[in-house]
Amino acid sequence: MLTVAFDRQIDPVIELLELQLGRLQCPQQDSLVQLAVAISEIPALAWLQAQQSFPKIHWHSRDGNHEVSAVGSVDQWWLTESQAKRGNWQRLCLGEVTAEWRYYGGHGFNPDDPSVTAQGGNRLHLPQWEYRRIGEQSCLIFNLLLQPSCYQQQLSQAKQDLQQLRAVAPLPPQQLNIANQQHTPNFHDWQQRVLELTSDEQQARTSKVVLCRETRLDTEQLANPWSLLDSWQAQQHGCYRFGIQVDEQQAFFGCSPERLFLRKQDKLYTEALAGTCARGQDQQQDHILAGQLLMDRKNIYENQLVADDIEQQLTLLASQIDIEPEPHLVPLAQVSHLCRIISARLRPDISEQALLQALHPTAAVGGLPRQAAQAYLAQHEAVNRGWYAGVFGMIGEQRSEFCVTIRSMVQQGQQLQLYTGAGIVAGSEPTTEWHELNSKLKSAMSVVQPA
Ligand SMILES: C=C(O[C@@H]1C=C(C(=O)O)C=C[C@H]1O)C(=O)O
Ligand SMILES: [Mg+2]
Repeated sequence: MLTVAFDRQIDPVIELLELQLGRLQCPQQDSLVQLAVAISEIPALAWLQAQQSFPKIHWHSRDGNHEVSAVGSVDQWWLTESQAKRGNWQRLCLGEVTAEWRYYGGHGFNPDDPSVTAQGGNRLHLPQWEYRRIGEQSCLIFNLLLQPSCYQQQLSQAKQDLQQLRAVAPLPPQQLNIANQQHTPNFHDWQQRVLELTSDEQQARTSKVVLCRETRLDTEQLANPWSLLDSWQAQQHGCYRFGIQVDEQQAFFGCSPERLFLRKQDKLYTEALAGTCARGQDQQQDHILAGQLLMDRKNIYENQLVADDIEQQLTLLASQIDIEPEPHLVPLAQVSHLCRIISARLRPDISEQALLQALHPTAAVGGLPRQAAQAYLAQHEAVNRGWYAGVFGMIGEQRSEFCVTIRSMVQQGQQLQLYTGAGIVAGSEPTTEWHELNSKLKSAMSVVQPA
């Protein structure tokens, strides 16, 4: 099979796709037609930025093996809808490459938050264009949903759409001036909430509630989300990278360390990621802080509650659950976390929707007991979380994976909203938890305002 060089030269790729389309004959039934060309690896974010239509979606798995930039949406899968109808179309693969179908996207903390629906979320998109890299193999895919009754019209539209492909262009450099910065809640209100949550009375109702803070930045320039994400990923190793842009003004993106789940057939991989300390200024201090975190009762308890919650949620769905007995350390650029790997063997016929419903929101971003913690947040939290602490990822034929959308920001024109949260449990102190928010915020701030 031929791999086509693809960078600034795209005519050969368009010609190949046109040839493939030329082979199409009117199908007898609704069909998903896939044109695909094996191409050389390209800078996925720079390619995405250069394309003309929306939504634009980016997804990069934590292990670095799956990278995707996707443009347009030929089908949308609302996450409340049943999975059964997917794949009911006839599949026609006209290229030499056959790639599994995949839908990309996610939902907000509240899976039917209308503000997230307006920002392209609460559903997954089957993209029109997809650049997909798995390991060292890259391909460009063009998806087309065809109904026999509108065949001619759809075919000529597809021919036009093929001309929309753009070559890779350099990402615009970012230099943002921040005119204004504001935290909600402020420290005073945060302190009140933490004291209330750690009181005996409230502890009897909720042993853990994850509170969040929104940091609003007004910028003097319009930020480019893909340029920001590109510099963000360069310093966050071992993180997911995700983003969705619905027009020139609105985007949501981030670099998250946290997996909601990876599913391969009946194997499920998830984790309890909770408990945090800042990275040290030098190696020695870093070593001391890490050692303290691994022994710290409050942080171990914070992590334990998440592991217990996930185990309980999985009991009905899994025939076997394995949980790492002791948390291990996950060092990131600005903070370290405690993590326990959880794996499970799923019972037959468990859908991705069932997994999303069971696992989200884990006690790493919601609280425990889940309902009581969510009710507390709905009543008392000062900001609408929107996309923050929701899920983002993909569902494919063979594999599906979602991260938890922490370490993320929303762009609304010249305003950026950065979100950070911290788990409040017995033993939490307002000042320490506020400092934890500040440490977590450094991840996003380092790209908005590089040192
Ligand atoms: C809620 C966030 O992070 C979560 C809370 C943590 C904690 O409180 O220790 C650690 C990791 C995440 O599970 C966030 O980064 O916004
Ligand atoms: Mg914490």
